[in-house]
Amino acid sequence: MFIPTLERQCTSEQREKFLPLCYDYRIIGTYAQTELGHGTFLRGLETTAHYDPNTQEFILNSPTISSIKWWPGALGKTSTHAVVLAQLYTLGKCHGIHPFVVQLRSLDDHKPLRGITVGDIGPKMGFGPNDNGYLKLHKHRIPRTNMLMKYSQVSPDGTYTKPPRSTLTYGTMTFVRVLIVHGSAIALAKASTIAIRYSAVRRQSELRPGEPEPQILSYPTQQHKLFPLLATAYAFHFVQLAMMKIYTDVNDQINNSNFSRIQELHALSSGLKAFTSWVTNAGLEVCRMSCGGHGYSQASGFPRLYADFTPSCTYEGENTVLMLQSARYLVKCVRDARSGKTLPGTVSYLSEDVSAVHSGGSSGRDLSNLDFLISLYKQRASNQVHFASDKVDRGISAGMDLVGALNSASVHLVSAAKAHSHYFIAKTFVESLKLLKASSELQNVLHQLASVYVFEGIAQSSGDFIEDYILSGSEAKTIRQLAVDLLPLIRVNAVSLVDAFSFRDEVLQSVLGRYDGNVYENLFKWAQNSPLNKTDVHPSYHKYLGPLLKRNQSKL
Ligand SMILES: CCCCC/C=C\C/C=C\C/C=C\C=C\C(=O)SCCNC(=O)CCNC(=O)[C@H](O)C(C)(C)COP(=O)(O)OP(=O)(O)OC[C@H]1O[C@@H](n2cnc3c(N)ncnc32)[C@H](O)[C@@H]1OP(=O)(O)O
Ligand SMILES: Cc1cc2nc3c(=O)[nH]c(=O)nc-3n(C[C@H](O)[C@H](O)[C@H](O)COP(=O)(O)OP(=O)(O)OC[C@H]3O[C@@H](n4cnc5c(N)ncnc54)[C@H](O)[C@@H]3O)c2cc1C
Repeated sequence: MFIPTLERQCTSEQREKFLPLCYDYRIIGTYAQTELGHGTFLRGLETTAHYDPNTQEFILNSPTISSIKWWPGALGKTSTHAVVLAQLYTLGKCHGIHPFVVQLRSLDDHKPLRGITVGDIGPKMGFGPNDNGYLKLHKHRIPRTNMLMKYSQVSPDGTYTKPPRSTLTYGTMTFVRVLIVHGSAIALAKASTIAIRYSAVRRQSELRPGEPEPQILSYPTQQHKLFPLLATAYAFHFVQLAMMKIYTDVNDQINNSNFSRIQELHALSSGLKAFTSWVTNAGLEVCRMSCGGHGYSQASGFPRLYADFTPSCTYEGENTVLMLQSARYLVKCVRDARSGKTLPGTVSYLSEDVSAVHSGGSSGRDLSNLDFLISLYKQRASNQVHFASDKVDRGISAGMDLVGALNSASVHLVSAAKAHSHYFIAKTFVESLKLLKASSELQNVLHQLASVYVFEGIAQSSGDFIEDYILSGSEAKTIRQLAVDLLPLIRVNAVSLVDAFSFRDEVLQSVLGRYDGNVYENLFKWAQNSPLNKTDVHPSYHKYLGPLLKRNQSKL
């Protein structure tokens, strides 16, 4: 995050000064924004940067215990520098959060500089190798030119020039949220690879007396656990490609001072980061549990995969907060649509009349047709966004201000943002396959994955579709069965579909997910290498167990 911030927020002179040092690893930096007391509420950050025109320096300070920077990755022991986000004060006025490059440690002996107290925040649930750290600033002075001034400036006499958009400071977070969508795709692909390969190796239970124990991958329940998640990994692969394309396009526009799509990008990246990381987080646990006891062993790779992935739901914007950000924009789009404005591509459906006639009993509609089903996802999203938006309007009519009305409707707003994200993902998956140049055999297999993703997505949220009369109960039941009917077809190619991710064993880090399937021998080898097995009799015997046993034996 340190380098992308410099690349996006530096003037050309600052780029020339700082970036070569980063690229050559002559300095190592972190992104120090979160504080003990604030991570989500950026405008509440307390670190200050007061400009001193006499020396043309900024004085950075952590005025309170809650202002200590807390969590930034590699801050504790590794980083020599940080981008520090602080409240900028000049000529007696506060101008809000701005980024500053601060050197933390000497480049000679790596010791913290004067005015810098820095260290590791202590053991965490995961990310063990990462020294997430704390930083307390004691009136630490930095040159004026260390404020990143691409968008806003402080002149030598202290005059402040404001940015074209205050939220341009938030640009790195948007970029990393887009990366996290990719991270979700990768994590779910890894978990699917481990679980499906192991499920092809593991045989368990005797269905009928005398028959060989079946592969657990042959059980419909095991397939129902794993194949929708496999399909989701493929869906997230295509959606992260689409998200990155939109990010790149909008970022190019921003670089040409066209800020027209910055809100749409913020809303989409926020919703997709939250949606994909939540789904992946839950999916990792399903994959682990589908591997039985061995899934709980460190040898499976799941404990580390989960512990390192799960903070994706928190960092870079806590998921609920980001869903609310996305929903806030959707509500605004409903208003714009009602006033006749044209809406941007990813939200244009909110101005369409997607109201459908209740299908009643037997609808005669082709419930296996993906294009038709995507139109139902669209209808669900539109209904939920309009419902939440109407809640906000009713709150305002009842005398609330906008903030109060948004807060009062926030549960529905989160549901609306989730439905919007889900529609975008399902639509992108189906459309991406249409554009894919692939053999008919491959198209057929990928169509099976897209179908099970779309069917299961409706089955797992059938309440949304039935409550709004988008589907009848019997239609929802039919779609649920369509998903189950696909499972044995996907079974045929399941192992090939995870092999296609091409994770090397060294990357997968899983005995259960080994490419050669040689699990049991390697589990035993792995166990023998466990530190506890260095000696047959563990040293603790002589200190504790031995005396205890001998003392009690003497009583026999
Ligand atoms: C290839 C595989 C890679 C896998 C791994 C990938 C990544 C892993 C790497 C890193 C992870 C490790 C480190 C993690 C780092 C961090 O966590 S860094 C810190 C992250 N912190 C946050 O994200 C803070 C979240 N909070 C916020 O963003 C803001 O406080 C919040 C948006 C919630 C509220 O802003 P605020 O100004 O207080 O209130 P408003 O809601 O009124 O917003 C004002 C307007 O600003 C618009 N806006 C907000 N954010 C943005 C944005 N980013 N871009 C554009 N616009 C934004 C918002 O929509 C409002 O606009 P309107 O007034 O409605 O027009
Ligand atoms: C592994 C890891 C690495 C990190 N790396 C970095 C880093 O490199 N740099 C950095 O600056 N930070 C980093 N962070 C910090 C991270 O960005 C914050 O933890 C994150 O932004 C969440 O903020 P918070 O901790 O204040 O949570 P809070 O916002 O306090 O969340 C707590 C609860 O409050 C709820 N909540 C908060 N606001 C609202 C609201 N407006 N409406 C409804 N509910 C709300 C949330 O939904 C959540 O349930 C890292 C964190 C972790 C776990």
